[in-house]
Amino acid sequence: MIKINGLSKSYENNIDVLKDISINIDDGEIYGIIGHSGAGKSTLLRCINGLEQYNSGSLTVDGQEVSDLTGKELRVFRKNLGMIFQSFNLLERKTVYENVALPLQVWREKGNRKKEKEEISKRVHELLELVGLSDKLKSKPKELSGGQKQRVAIARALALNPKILLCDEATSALDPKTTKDILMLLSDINKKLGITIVIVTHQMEVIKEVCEKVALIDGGKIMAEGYAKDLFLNPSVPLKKFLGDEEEDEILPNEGVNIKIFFNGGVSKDTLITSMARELKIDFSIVWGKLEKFREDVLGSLVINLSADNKEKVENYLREKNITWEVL
Ligand SMILES: Nc1ncnc2c1ncn2[C@@H]1O[C@H](COP(=O)(O)OP(=O)(O)OP(=O)(O)O)[C@@H](O)[C@H]1O
Repeated sequence: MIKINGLSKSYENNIDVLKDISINIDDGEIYGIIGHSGAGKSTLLRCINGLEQYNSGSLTVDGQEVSDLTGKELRVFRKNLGMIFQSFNLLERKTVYENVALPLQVWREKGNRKKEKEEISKRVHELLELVGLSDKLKSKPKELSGGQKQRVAIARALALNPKILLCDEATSALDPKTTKDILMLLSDINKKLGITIVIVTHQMEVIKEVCEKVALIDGGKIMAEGYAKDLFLNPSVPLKKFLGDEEEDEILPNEGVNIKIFFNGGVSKDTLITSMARELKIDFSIVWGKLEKFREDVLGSLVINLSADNKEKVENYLREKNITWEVL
């Protein structure tokens, strides 16, 4: 488990890049950290893997305070953290096989060289099969597409069986289809190997696609945090700002009553709206709405405007159907 509590960090210029960050990332979770460029996401990721020191607060990984680790301890700790990047960071002069084998060679246990070679070969073949690149063993990175390069980087990051995989804008250089494929691969790896995955991104599609939990970071602070589904269903003001959504209250009619109905995927909006109108025999208009596909569900909310006399009827109806609503 990654536990971050009251963490702050500044670089030499003394400007706080991370301010009082507190989040917990559970084992086996896919956790997204989203924010605009310069928000502090990469810095936070580098604090997690011990590449950056923090000024105050605590950051523990499986109970170990990362800033206390030095020398060999820190190297062993990092072995348990795989990392992938936007720019793939492959060695251009080495083949796919050699790139994936590299961490295994660095960490090999000295002994019988022939056996060692066989073990490395077996592991590299396994890893390349996992990422779907068994046929590219001998290719050089320049002969691969962006998505294939990222697959190689993923195989290399998994070589030493890490418990955690850190992804820094890993899909930002890829087209939407390849992004989706890479995210599916990460999701698969998370399920098959039980690895905790932390994804830093500025792309909301990434969060929507695979993250169970998400933290929105802006100006070095956590502005929203929680289950991705809940945040999409009822986004807070900072998240709306990030998404570029308008504030619905600014465009709502002043007459009558405005009721916001939340759709959490359990009920179809069409069925609810039409059956409510039919069963209650009332008129209302839909004055605002935002519904989005979120994995298998459609999530979001609609605001209806109705006359004050019908408010109670509608509230009773929604209560009966177990629907969440809010009078604006
Ligand atoms: N080594 C450094 N020395 C001084 N300032 C730094 C250093 N690295 C990052 N910063 C500053 O810290 C802030 C956060 O940078 P960081 O790279 O963590 O943001 P980010 O959210 O990952 O953005 P991006 O997606 O553009 O990389 C920025 O203002 C950046 O200029």
